[in-house]
Amino acid sequence: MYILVINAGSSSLKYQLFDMPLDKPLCTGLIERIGTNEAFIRHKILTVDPTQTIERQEAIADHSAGLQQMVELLSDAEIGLIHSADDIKAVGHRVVHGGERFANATLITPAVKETIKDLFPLAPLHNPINYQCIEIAEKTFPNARQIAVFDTAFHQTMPEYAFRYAIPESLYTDEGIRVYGFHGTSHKYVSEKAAAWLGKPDAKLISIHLGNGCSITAVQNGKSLDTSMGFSPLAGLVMGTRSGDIDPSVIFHLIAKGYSADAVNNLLNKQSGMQGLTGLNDMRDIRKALEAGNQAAALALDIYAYRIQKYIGSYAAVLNGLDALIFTAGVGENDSAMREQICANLDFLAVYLDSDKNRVATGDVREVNRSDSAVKILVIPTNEELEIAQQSFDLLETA
Ligand SMILES: Nc1ncnc2c1ncn2[C@@H]1O[C@H](COP(=O)(O)OP(=O)(O)O)[C@@H](O)[C@H]1O
Ligand SMILES: CC(=O)OP(=O)(O)O
Ligand SMILES: [Mg+2]
Repeated sequence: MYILVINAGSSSLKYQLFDMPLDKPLCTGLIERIGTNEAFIRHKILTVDPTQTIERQEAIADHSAGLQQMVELLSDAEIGLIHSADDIKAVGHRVVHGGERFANATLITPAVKETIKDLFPLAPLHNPINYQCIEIAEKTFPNARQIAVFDTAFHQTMPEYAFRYAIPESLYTDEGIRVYGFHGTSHKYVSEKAAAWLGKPDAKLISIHLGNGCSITAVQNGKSLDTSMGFSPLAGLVMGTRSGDIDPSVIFHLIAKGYSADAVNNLLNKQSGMQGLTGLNDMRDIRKALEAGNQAAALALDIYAYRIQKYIGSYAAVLNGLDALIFTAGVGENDSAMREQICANLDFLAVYLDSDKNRVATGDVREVNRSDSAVKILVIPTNEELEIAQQSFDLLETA
């Protein structure tokens, strides 16, 4: 059975076509830097030997234009993998915010779509795009089942003392104001890989997802205990364009200065984080700026790493111990210098990184700690698409 998975992040669109239940990827696609003139599409067909890759750089205005390119490549007369839209039996969608309603993969109905829409204000960089992808997929693959897998689902196991804010209870009961947490599909996938690698199902893990959005999660016994993003994906770590943690009074101060609520929202979601500190949001560009001697880039990287270290210390306390740190997603998997900087100041936990191992990229699970490190340091490529395909297939089998 062919299942297509669409993973729209804030700066990228990833997709994979799987033959299930074989877990066999037939093609993978990545579109990056959407909305810029340097947008880039890489479509890899895995069914031919050697793997055939189509790469091109062209302006891709938005996620909808990106999906259009995907559909053309998938159904191309020469290199396409499907003959008709009906070859695809299900489309699995990453949906970032599912509120408190969804702890599992869910068949998309008009009511589910309404809930996704109601949550637009809480995930403004994501849910509108996820919704748009669902509508395009419904039109393009009208006979396929559409399934949502929510970033929030994995974090539904958090204890109440971790997910509640210290504000009047009615704001939770009436308004749903609480910590939801995001990137759950990725944290689940890599923490399961880590537990298997360690041969320890009850491992105490800190999963560090560093993409354009960044979050960190404390995991024990395969369950999320706490996570850095909150009511929305704005809280926690410093991100590509998001501030992460900030004193809420800054918002009141700016509003008193004449900013509108919308302007502050836009400022904190789209013009802050690395973008606000350096004028650049892509870590590869920030690294280039650093090499060119840019002081703002150096300071921004220090702030980024320092925030992560603070959370590691805090989650080591939450877990009351630590078996492994996991680095994943675009920055976590590829930026060895950032891993080195983060691990440099964690001697008190006996976390010792091996600089040589850290520089070797394999594209697979790897251990980059020294042999005398009490804590394993694992680099684990995330695969949100495979996790979504598996959960979608399981749902269809049981539905
Ligand atoms: N080789 C690399 N070195 C440093 N950063 C990288 C590298 N490759 C990708 N990245 C960074 O990863 C980030 C995107 O990560 P990704 O997980 O794809 O994001 P998202 O899913 O949030 O769109 C970008 O900031 C990009 O610069
Ligand atoms: C939730 C979130 O921030 O996702 P992404 O990192 O893909 O933008
Ligand atoms: Mg992502």
